[in-house]
Amino acid sequence: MGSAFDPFVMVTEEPAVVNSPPPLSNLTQEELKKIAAYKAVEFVESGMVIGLGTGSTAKHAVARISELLQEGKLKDIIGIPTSTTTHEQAVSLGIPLSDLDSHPVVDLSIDGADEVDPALNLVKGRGGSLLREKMIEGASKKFVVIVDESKLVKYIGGSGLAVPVEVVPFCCDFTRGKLEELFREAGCVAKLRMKIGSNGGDATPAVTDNGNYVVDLYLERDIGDLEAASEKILRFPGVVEHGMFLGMATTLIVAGKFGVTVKDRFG
Ligand SMILES: O=C[C@H](O)[C@H](O)[C@H](O)COP(=O)(O)O
Repeated sequence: MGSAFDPFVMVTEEPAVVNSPPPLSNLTQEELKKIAAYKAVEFVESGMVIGLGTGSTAKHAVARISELLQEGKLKDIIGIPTSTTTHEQAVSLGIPLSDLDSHPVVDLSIDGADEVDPALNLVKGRGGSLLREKMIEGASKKFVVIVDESKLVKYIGGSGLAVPVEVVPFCCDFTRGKLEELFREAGCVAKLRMKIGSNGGDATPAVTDNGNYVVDLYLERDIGDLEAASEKILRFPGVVEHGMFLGMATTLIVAGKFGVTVKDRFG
């Protein structure tokens, strides 16, 4: 990390002098993720129940919440982790934890995303977590999404990377085929996500926190009506949940070379 890095830096407009380099242009993607995460934690208040997201961006928010608790700047926070990985991180940092059974209403969730479209629809789950995230973020009064600018897309699937779907292991190739067929017009290729075997062993299906598998949909073209696509995916009995988070994000924080922007879906 460069010495000039300040995670609190806030620049919301392009520089006045056109020939100057953008203010955050020297920062790495990791530093941009941290800036977005720190900005999101400014929404956290003492006494809140907080959904703790998963991934390389959300981990910075979890660490920052812990720091503020230790400094006494936040008090009485209860974290609801969205994955076993985040659970482990939060436990190691001493953040008090609970779950949706005990705290069915979450004040605020903070999480990263793999893609964000202009309407603040998301793709999530490329890191293997999506079901617990969707349950917890869906139960949240406010859901702040934190990304670096590389995650912005014109349409869902537009990065050319996976739109994940969590499926039950039983006859997963049948379900994979059905999903591929569903989006054939969009040039869909559906692949069962595999995990490289340790010590050179054979690859095996990647298993989620919930004991399920993941089918990744690769789309050549825009699938159009996302709500209709969501309904069709969920209609297959072998599908547990998909990684399109539609209409759920209330706030988007993007860190990019020109600074940090905060976009509110309702404002
Ligand atoms: O499965 C992973 C989660 O949905 C993550 O929130 C998402 O993949 C974004 O992760 P990252 O911040 O590491 O890009």
